[in-house]
Amino acid sequence: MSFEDKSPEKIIVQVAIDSPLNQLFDYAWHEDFATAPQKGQIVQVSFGRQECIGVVMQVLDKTDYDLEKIKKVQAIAPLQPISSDVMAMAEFAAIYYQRPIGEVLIPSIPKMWRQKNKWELLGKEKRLSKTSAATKNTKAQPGNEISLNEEQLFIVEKLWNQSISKKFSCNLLQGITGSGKTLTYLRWLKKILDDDESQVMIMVPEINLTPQLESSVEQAFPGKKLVVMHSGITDRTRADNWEKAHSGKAQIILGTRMAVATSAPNLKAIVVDEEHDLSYKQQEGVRYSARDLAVWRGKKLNIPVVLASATPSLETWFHAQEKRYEILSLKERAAKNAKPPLIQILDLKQEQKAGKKNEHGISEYLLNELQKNIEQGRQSIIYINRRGYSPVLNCQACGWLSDCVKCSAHMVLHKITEQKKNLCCHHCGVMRPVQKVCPDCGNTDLSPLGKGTQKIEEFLSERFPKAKILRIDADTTRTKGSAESLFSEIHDGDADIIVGTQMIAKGHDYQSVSLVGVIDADASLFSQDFRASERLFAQLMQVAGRAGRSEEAGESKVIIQTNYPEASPYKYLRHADVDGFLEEIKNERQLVGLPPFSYQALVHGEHKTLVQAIDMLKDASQLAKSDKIWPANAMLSDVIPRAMVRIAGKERAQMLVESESRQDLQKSIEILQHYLTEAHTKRKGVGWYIERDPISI
Ligand SMILES: Nc1ncnc2c1ncn2[C@@H]1O[C@H](COP(=O)(O)OP(=O)(O)OP(=O)(O)O)[C@@H](O)[C@H]1O
Ligand SMILES: [Zn+2]
Repeated sequence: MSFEDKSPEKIIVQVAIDSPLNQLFDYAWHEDFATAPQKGQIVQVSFGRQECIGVVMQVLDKTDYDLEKIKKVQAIAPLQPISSDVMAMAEFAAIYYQRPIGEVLIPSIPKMWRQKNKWELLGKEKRLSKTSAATKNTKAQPGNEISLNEEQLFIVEKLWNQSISKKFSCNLLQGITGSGKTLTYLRWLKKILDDDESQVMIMVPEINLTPQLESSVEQAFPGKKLVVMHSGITDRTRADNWEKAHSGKAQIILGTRMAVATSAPNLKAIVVDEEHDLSYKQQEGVRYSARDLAVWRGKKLNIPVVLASATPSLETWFHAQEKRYEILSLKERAAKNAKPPLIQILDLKQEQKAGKKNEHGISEYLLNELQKNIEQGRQSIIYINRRGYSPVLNCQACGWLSDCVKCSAHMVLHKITEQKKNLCCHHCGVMRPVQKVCPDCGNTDLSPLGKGTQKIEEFLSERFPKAKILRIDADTTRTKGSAESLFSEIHDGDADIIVGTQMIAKGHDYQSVSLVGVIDADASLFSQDFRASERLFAQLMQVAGRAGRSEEAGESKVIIQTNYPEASPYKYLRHADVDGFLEEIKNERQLVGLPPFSYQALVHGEHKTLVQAIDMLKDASQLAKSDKIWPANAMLSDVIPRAMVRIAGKERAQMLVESESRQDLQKSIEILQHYLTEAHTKRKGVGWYIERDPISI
């Protein structure tokens, strides 16, 4: 059908709109438009009493609705249609994650492109302010030409051959910490970008925490245009950056999970760095895994995809073992004379028996090692994955605990100034000043139980008064630029001891850290979640990997304190044996049929009262299971309260759907979706959603 020989009023477009209704909406193409409609075009339409933007999904020449009454498309955005691979990916994700296509597609378009009154403004070139970090013309730093080692060269060659063959392949780039994975993939991408038309995408977990990476990416591609896509940039910058990727003007797209849906017409490679990182999973709205979608997109485009990690997720590692992914390994530290640390598992029970002291949970041995390291002018890390001063406040007289009224959690004690302390709930964000007396018994002797980063920082400052101590956690990095400046202090050598949460572990290339102490990791050994030990192992391997990364760091040591030295994550950590650990948990999961040997989805329900939430899921569950087409292969668990029942005043229930067959799981969640919608009409106040491939149960 060509635009010229058809009366324009008869052209109907089906448009996706960001609405909970799971359908497309018909509109007539306006006779005044100079061009014919195309799939992927962003348009303005009126919807109910509002005007909003939508994306053209289909062009038809008829509609089931009354042609006279059908509304016309009001305007077309001054943009090319969204690239066809992104359109296909959105359609796939809508089915896979069971969400309306509009809810998947529209939020992936930057906010300002979703506002018609901004289109004209966006078309104009913006005067660049120094800090706007929009498109950058990257420039090389003199003297930063490092020669790759043999392992790295071999991998670049292999990846380049994949690029030439123009076929899809998924690679697991599994290199020990500090083995130079980044430089390896950057060199491969550089070869691809010799062709000026080509575009590449690099995804990282949290860009604000890795300003270092942004600059090394910039320096790696002199003269190329780089755009960043993450939540820390302004709406305007995001809209401009997206447009530059979408129009092909930018060659490098560097971003967090949201980058995966960036339209890019000439995409030739995708890298997902630290692929095991949980932040690739979106935890609200469409609960997608950006890593999984990246692989899907690579397959659709017939291009190579690289998933890089020192501690791959079991899923990815298993695909590689089964030869569905190619394994590319780096076994040596890359920097000259850099040696991996000696890892010691320190048995606290033995220490106690031997009469060794322990202050605020830090063993005498670790304190002595800290002392020595400071004397040698080297940096140390103390890792404790809990922020705040103390996880809970307690009344010694009656046992009262500082619980949040809206959540099933304790309120955490935070030190605001020397005199002032607050209680804060890390789940709902409620904050209040600490009370002077126990609300239950009036006792004035309230004391903090346990320790967080603030308390450890306080103790270490007293213990090592001359040492410069930095704390890095969500509290000290909240304001813009603060993470960046804290990390530069470390890199400039302005810190002796760094106290921090998992934030300090992520991919940082510290040059002179030679001691890492882990002081309170045991708690997650007892989690109900079957992925807890995998997560703990990865976290500790990653934080251990920050030591001994250069010649400057010298001989380095990691000390992990525990009461359970025989627990399996510690057993394998001792020898930094990633494959051994993954092999063991693979066998465990195979035995009981957990992922990756089965596929899962969680159905969540939430309401002011738990009973309502449970009943609604039960209703849907019964109807679904008794449906003739329910797959025999799909198991639906009982409805149970979530491990953390209350958050922000809502009580939460869940049921798990599981199947060995991906198709059967898909079928069962489609059936559930149907009956949940039905059950919801009876219990309107209950919120519910289906989460595919949940990362915590
Ligand atoms: N061929 C090389 N020669 C010398 N130094 C190198 C080489 N390749 C990489 N390096 C350096 O080694 C250090 C570690 O590299 P990089 O940060 O890429 O490691 P990584 O594998 O990503 O580690 P991690 O998984 O711990 O984040 C960097 O300082 C990098 O500049
Ligand atoms: Zn709360």
